[in-house]
Amino acid sequence: MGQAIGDVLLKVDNISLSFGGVKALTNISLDVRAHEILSIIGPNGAGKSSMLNVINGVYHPQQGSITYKGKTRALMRPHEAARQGIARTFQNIALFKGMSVLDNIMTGRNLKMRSSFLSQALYWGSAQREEIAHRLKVEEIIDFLEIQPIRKTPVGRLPYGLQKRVELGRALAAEPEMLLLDEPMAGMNVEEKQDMCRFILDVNDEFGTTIVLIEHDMGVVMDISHRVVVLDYGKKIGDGPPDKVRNDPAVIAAYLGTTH
Ligand SMILES: Nc1ncnc2c1ncn2[C@@H]1O[C@H](COP(=O)(O)OP(=O)(O)OP(=O)(O)O)[C@@H](O)[C@H]1O
Repeated sequence: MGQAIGDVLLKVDNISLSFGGVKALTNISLDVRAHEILSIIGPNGAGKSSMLNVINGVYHPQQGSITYKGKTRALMRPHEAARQGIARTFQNIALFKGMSVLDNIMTGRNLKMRSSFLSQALYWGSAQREEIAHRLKVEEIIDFLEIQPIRKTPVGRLPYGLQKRVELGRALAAEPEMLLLDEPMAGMNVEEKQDMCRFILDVNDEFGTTIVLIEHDMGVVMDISHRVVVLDYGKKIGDGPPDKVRNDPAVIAAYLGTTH
């Protein structure tokens, strides 16, 4: 696999999160290293999505802290996470269905666009140059994801697997340092899963992007991850390379007790 694993990029320290009486996460600590592909697995309701939501500032834990690139914080808002280079896709596709593939991916450039309406009016030339640069970046992503033939198609008309690929494209448009993927393969057929795996590996390899993903397909997880963290009932019960986690009795027991 591509770029060498680097230093710790994200440090999660003793995070606890509850909703009323429900403890979604209890004392979770984990590290994510630069250029790593880390999978978070666990039975339904284990706290996987909550963990991603804490990392990108959607949920605010009652306890613990997050250190990203050396900066520790107890509280962060999603737009701050995005500004710091964390992009995310969702379990349910969150695209503008009536808009074209190209325009949807362009929305991922929002944070990178500096010129306001006023500066566009005053400095038309520079705003236009900026727009061209953004379009070039988006075209690069479209080439990378091999979706040139559908660039003008409204997203709502595409099969599910391609919509997921467009969603990945929009996240990539932000040129993130860290990418959070919430079940990127859910609902896909075998061929679509293979394609998505290849793109995830290529993103990691070619752009060096650090990837944290939640996935239920164990074959996929064991294939593409450098490391796997296992949650069960909001607690961390495993953390290590795929081979180690696969043979861990506590992990096996957690999975045998569920439908996964
Ligand atoms: N916004 C919320 N309000 C109340 N409870 C919540 C909320 N989000 C998550 N929970 C609860 O926290 C626990 C962990 O949920 P979470 O969605 O993080 O699990 P998960 O591992 O992602 O599950 P799945 O695999 O089913 O997506 C569950 O008991 C869930 O009901």
